[in-house]
Amino acid sequence: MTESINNVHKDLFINGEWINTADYKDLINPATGKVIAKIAQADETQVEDAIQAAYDAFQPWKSLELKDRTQYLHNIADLLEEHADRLAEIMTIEQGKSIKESKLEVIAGAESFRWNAEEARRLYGETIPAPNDHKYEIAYEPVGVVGAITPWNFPSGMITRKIAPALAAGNTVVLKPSSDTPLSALAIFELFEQAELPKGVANIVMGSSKEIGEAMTSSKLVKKITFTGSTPIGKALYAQSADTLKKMSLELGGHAPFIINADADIDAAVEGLMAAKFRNNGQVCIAPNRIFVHKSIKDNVLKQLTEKVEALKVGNGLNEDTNVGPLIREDAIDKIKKQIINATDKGATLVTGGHRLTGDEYDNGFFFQPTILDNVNRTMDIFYEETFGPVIPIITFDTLEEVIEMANDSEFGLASYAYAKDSKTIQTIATSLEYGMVGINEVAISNPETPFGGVKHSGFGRENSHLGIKEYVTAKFINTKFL
Ligand SMILES: NC(=O)C1=CN([C@@H]2O[C@H](COP(=O)(O)OP(=O)(O)OC[C@H]3O[C@@H](n4cnc5c(N)ncnc54)[C@H](OP(=O)(O)O)[C@@H]3O)[C@@H](O)[C@H]2O)C=CC1
Ligand SMILES: O=C(O)CCCC(=O)O
Repeated sequence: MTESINNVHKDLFINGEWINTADYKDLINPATGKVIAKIAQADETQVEDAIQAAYDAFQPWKSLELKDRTQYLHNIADLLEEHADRLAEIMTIEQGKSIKESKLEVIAGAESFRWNAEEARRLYGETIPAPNDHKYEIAYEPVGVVGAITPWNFPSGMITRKIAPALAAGNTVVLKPSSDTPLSALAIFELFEQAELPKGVANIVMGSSKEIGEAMTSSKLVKKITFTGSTPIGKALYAQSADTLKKMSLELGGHAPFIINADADIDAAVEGLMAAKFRNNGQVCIAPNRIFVHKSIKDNVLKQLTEKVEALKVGNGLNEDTNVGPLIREDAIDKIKKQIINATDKGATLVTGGHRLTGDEYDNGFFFQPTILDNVNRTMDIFYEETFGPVIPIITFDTLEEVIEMANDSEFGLASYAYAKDSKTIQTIATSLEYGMVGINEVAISNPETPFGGVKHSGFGRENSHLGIKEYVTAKFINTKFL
């Protein structure tokens, strides 16, 4: 075990104190299958304590002068950058992604703290035309205690993009990180402590996700739930929150179409596809999952793609030359194998990959070959089910109408991508795709400045951007009559 893992706290952080628990749960390194730490599991009272601490901290935090509140966020950003190497190593060991990607994620988190600190100073209210003896105003106010539940695929990024706008807008937070990747979250909380964030402003609890989710959704003190994860759990949390009528943001599953039109710049399209598909080994909600290629260019695209996919180096993310790390768990391998078998049974062609990687080099980790499937169609599960792994399914098309109809044939509506040159074609694609985000000749669609989120069963609410911080405030109308 490395020093970075040994040294990070494994306990709950409630009201500014590290709190131990009666129960500790094993944490596995997906690159080796070995236990790397034992993580505290909160009991019911401890979860209630965390909510109460956030509630008690809310009024003082909200009332801080803005420049003082946002200074904490700037200080946290500085600390994230200063400790980026350590945080990246922790992330790679518990999650598996390459160390380069981990470092970029930590740096992006620092950027998120900075951007939201700045944006909080621009949460301007509004004045509405009113009769002479009245003033109509809108004031944006923080919602209160925020319950945040985050996934394992971006163990740091999903936390920073929720906590930064929540705190910037004057809210306090209780975080429940994924039980697969709590150490990255705990390492961030150590930096909160180092930044002397006032007690109770940010609290973290690990433990039974069902129990913590129920405690958060049923609590009268928690005013908002922000969740990133699978669609079924997002729906369950939505239903559970009905009784207390919480404000919610749900960033759920995706099944992004990636259209390569006949007039596309093929080199750029293949490069974009490789970057977006193999980021975090395909375990990304905005990963391209259905690749629609015009039949006139299919052979050319497939040739270039196969060469690049076969050149990917799969291995432990800590090795500098690794492009693709392990999958998160054994069941992730099972899900991908099932999709591949279902597709090939129904006529898809396995172009490359398709198997688990085993042997000494792979050290009992959850490694899988980068895979291309050709001749995929709508009879196959992979056409409709989120993949979350390194599989590229190729579907050919003939006309623009046909590909738009197929691309929209999904319950999901998060990210979509298209490569084309003709401006009318681009306009038609951009306006017809039923997705929250459309990348045209570009796959970088996630920035602090731009809105991130979906439609349909991919959820609602936006993260990042001026819209993201608005998810953490309520609009209060003030009608003043001058007597
Ligand atoms: N949109 C996205 O970015 C993501 C999509 N997914 C999709 O979901 C699939 C399954 O991944 P998985 O990790 O199981 O995703 P989950 O939705 O199960 O987990 C996401 C978060 O929700 C928590 N959670 C799980 N069950 C509950 C519950 N009943 N109440 C409250 N919180 C809960 C998890 O906690 P704990 O880990 O402790 O169980 C974790 O913190 C993936 O294969 C992928 O298709 C997954 C992750 C992210
Ligand atoms: O997979 C997700 O849950 C979010 C993707 C994050 C990003 O692209 O910034």
